[in-house]
Amino acid sequence: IFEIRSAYKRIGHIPGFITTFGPMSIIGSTLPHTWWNAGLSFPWHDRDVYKRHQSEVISIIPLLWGAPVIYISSIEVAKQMMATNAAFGKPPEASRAIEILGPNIVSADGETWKRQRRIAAPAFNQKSYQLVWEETKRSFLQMIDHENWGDKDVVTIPDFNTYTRKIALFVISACGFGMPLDWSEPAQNERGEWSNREIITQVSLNIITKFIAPAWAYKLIPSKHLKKVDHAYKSIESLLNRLISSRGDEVKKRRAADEDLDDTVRDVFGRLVQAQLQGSSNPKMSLSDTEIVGNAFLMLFAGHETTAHSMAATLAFLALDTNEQDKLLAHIQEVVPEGKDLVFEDYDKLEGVLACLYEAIRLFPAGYILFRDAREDVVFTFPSIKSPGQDDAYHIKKGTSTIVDMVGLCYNDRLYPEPLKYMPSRWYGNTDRIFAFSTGPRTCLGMKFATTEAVCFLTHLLRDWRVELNLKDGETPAQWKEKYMKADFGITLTLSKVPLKFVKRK
Ligand code: HEM
Repeated sequence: IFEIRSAYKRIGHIPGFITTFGPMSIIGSTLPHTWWNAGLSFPWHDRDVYKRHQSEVISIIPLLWGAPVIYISSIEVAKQMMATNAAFGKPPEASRAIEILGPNIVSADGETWKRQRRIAAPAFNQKSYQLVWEETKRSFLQMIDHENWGDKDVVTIPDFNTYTRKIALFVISACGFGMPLDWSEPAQNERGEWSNREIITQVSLNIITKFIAPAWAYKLIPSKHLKKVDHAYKSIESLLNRLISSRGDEVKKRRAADEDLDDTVRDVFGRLVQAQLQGSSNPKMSLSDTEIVGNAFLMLFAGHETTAHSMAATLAFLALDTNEQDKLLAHIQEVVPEGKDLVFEDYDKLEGVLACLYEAIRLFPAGYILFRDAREDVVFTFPSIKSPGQDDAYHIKKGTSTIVDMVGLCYNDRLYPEPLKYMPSRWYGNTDRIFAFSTGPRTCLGMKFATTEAVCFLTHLLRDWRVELNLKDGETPAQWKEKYMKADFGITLTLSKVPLKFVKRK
């Protein structure tokens, strides 16, 4: 009781609840959400948690393990935290899961972050988005060709995530790393060696195991799964090192030929390698060996998992809501009438496709928690639930752990009326106001990369194919929705399986 009282005092008596393990602690986050353990997914399962405590900012006090933490679903507070010069920083322990292969732009803070962002940001520009568009189109056509969709009127897929993952991986591999992949390449060759695609797929599927399992477990526990994970991570390290050395040779050659590298090296990976080679000659623009591997891994992971699941979620919602799909088709046909080729310049006109994507990302926000620690005493001011029309103000002490809860925020009915409803129209004329990619100076660097890829893929697919639910015998759409539209909480928030059917349009 003493512990709880002092925790409440430290946290400024912010309303909230007590649980056994902190939602972010290893035990609390691994165990499922139950009445005695909040778990990572409590905002998903307990949608009324903020209303019940009459506050868009709540506290969680763990009884047995973990530190007290403040969860935030208020857009005003989230913006205050993410603003320039905000008094909040990233806690190093929170980013460990994505630092498996080394420190990177997402995990870094302060001057280290500024340096890394300065190096990587110029790689995200109109030219690279055009490349993303072209690569997405190439991958889409490869999918249609190699999976023989052209010969079929109906294509049934048990889990469309496997397809969107492949598309997203192809795009990041070609546009981020200058390493185009081939759809028909098998996962393993005749000698049993994994293809690059298989290595990256296994790495991203097993990131949680890699984070949780200690190094000794791989040597002492005779588990096939651990062996596979170990092999995947050793292979990715060696793949990245090989890539670094081959791109390094290329950059050196260009330097020797006196080429202006700032202008010619435009892909993310090329820029990272160039910064590594710069070494100490320009400390403001250089990266260490571990930073380059860490960032390369981060780009592969962030640039592929998030976008893949968002595209699959959009298709799932459109399969569930045939009216929305019909409206979207009419919009696509208006922008790109039959016979007209779809080109990058159409992106800005395809607002309706972007709105469908944004609404799916709102309902399944891939980046679902933003960790920040208060670096000084601050005051949070936000509209009160208890006294409508007035503000609540909480004093937050330096050192307090806070989390912007993207699920809480994206399902906040003050911002999004009827929050459970898939309603793309809320984004019409409003597409610059999405928060699911964060905001402020640390906003997602790959946002336009992701939206260009998704708009290109979804438009090409939906123009020619009608998406429907892949129902089992006797299964109703409501049962399908109940079974599959559930979130998995890992490093990112995803849908575990998306069984879909595609019917060729006449
Ligand atoms: C639907 C797709 C995506 C979503 C929803 C998403 C979401 C987010 C969010 C919420 C953050 C902020 C994390 C934080 O502050 O803790 C973030 C940061 C970041 N994202 Fe994305 N992302 C997506 C796609 C991508 C892609 C395709 C790339 C790269 C090709 C990328 C690269 C990054 C990077 C480098 C950061 C760190 C920015 C910084 O701290 O300066 N993301 N993303």
